[in-house]
Amino acid sequence: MVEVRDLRREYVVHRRTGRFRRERTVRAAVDGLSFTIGAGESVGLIGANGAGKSTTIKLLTGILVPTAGTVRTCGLEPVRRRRDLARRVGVVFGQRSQLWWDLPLADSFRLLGAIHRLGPAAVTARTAELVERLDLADFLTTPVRQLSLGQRMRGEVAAALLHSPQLLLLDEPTIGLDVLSGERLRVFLREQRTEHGTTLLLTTHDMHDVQRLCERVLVVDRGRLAYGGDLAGLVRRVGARRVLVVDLDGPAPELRGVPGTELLAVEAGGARQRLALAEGASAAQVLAAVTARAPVRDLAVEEPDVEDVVRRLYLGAGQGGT
Ligand SMILES: Nc1ncnc2c1ncn2[C@@H]1O[C@H](COP(=O)(O)OP(=O)(O)OP(=O)(O)O)[C@@H](O)[C@H]1O
Repeated sequence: MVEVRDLRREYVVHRRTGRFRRERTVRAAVDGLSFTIGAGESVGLIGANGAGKSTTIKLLTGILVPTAGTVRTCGLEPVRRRRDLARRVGVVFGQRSQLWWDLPLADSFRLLGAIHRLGPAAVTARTAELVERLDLADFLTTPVRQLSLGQRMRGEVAAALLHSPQLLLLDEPTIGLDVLSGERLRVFLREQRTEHGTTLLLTTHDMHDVQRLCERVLVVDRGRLAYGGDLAGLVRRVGARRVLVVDLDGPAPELRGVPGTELLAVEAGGARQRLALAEGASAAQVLAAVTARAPVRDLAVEEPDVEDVVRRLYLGAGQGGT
């Protein structure tokens, strides 16, 4: 579905170095990237800010021209076959809307149906399915600019899927969404994949996206592939730890030395403390040990954060792994 070989994309940056002087520098945002994604797979492209994820997605869709290397998306060369590719691929950019700002979603869907030459009956049937599954009925006739972020994102995803593409590319699909909206979108995307066999490739900084949606992750570091494999393997490699956030009844002594944990942070005078859980640590035993020391009001377990996982991966990479 996606084949990338030795892909490179440079940007030319001009910097003022004096009153009349400008320095021209060439920077590679994608620097020798190779990977393949099979039909029906669900893959997360992750990495720190500026690692080259969005540039990669743009190269896959033909928005950007590679400086070197090859890309095949759905068997096509994206830049030369952009129009054919548009029929097979759906794209969602979380930070940018692809909808007509002044039109309601219903009109956007009709226009997109015409662009994709779907035929009125097909547009009606597919719209009905997406409206039901993404719960769009309440705001289908509201202009897009009046929608909340969560409503708009559901609209964006519906628009990208209207023509039932084989491949859906999502750049930060859940950015800025509240917990519930993010989760609903993930459930929907999983269903799309199971029901229609849609291949998913998404960039994200959200560990929940990776955990719930991606069977494989590609970690990009400064335009290069730093890891390709499943999330469990990545977490094992970097030793990323879940974090137990404990809210106590009031300021309390530091919870140091609780077996199976490491104290990471003490906030609000000790009323909130963050403990990293060692791999294999029993949350129940840890909780019992914490409760024996101070009355617990509330607690939550946070999954490792993507940035943290990536940072630890680089630290590890410097010591001989990748
Ligand atoms: N149009 C551009 N001109 C010059 N440099 C650019 C341009 N677009 C991106 N870059 C640079 O290329 C590198 C990769 O950018 P890219 O947007 O692909 O990263 P990213 O992994 O998607 O980051 P983020 O997680 O912050 O979205 C960065 O150093 C960025 O500054």
